[in-house]
Amino acid sequence: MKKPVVLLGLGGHAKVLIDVLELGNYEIKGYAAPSEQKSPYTIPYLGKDEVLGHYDKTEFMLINTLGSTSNLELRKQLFNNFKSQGYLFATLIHPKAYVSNRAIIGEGVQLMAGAIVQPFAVIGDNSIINSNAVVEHDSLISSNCHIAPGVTISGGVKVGECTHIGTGASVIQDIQIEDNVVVGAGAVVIKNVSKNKKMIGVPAKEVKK
Ligand SMILES: CC(=O)SCCNC(=O)CCNC(=O)[C@H](O)C(C)(C)COP(=O)(O)OP(=O)(O)OC[C@H]1O[C@@H](n2cnc3c(N)ncnc32)[C@H](O)[C@@H]1OP(=O)(O)O
Repeated sequence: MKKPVVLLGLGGHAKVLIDVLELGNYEIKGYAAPSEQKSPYTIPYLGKDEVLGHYDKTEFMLINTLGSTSNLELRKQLFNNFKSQGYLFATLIHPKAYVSNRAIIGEGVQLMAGAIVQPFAVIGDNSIINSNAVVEHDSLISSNCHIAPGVTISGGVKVGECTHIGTGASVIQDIQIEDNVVVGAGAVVIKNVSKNKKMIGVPAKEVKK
């Protein structure tokens, strides 16, 4: 039996996650957020994050619904904060994602429709592999990353923590991208990237943050 889930937030990324949850027949108990959200759903608002302390944490799993367009710090903080209190995050895989049996998928990872994760790839905790993104063989996506829709990560690539690879970007084989990097939408990364850089264009070049 799957445990029911509680959503942390109810923004745009939550909408896509709710589809995955419904396809997986999860019961959604409600959502926690700083305030009640206007939404097209009838999912109950439970209260601010602290309200979860009133429930037995072994009886449900959490879903981190914070997406990102570049900065992953909040998503990471939310995950680490609840993990340090002993909560479990559900790992969600859309039924139309493909994941090799030889890939390793961490806790709280979200693989959206059309995502492909090939053999010996590793996806770290709390990372998103968004719609139609490809992570090729032997690649590492570290924790708290967002691989946005339509991205191609070629074989043997290493991506550091808290890195955002923007919509439709490509990374050629065997590249190393360090922590806290932002790769702009549509960029093509052909050289290693050191930490905290923002890269745009074809081929990708650094722009100051
Ligand atoms: C389901 C979902 O929706 S998931 C969300 C997915 N979204 C993404 O992945 C978005 C990724 N983000 C981007 O591509 C952003 O444009 C960033 C992070 C690269 C830059 O954002 P900002 O720092 O706010 O830069 P800003 O918009 O001010 O642009 C600065 C300059 O860079 C240019 N620029 C910005 N993004 C890009 C890009 N992807 N490629 C080429 N040039 C770009 C701008 O045209 C501007 O040029 P100018 O100074 O000559 O006018």
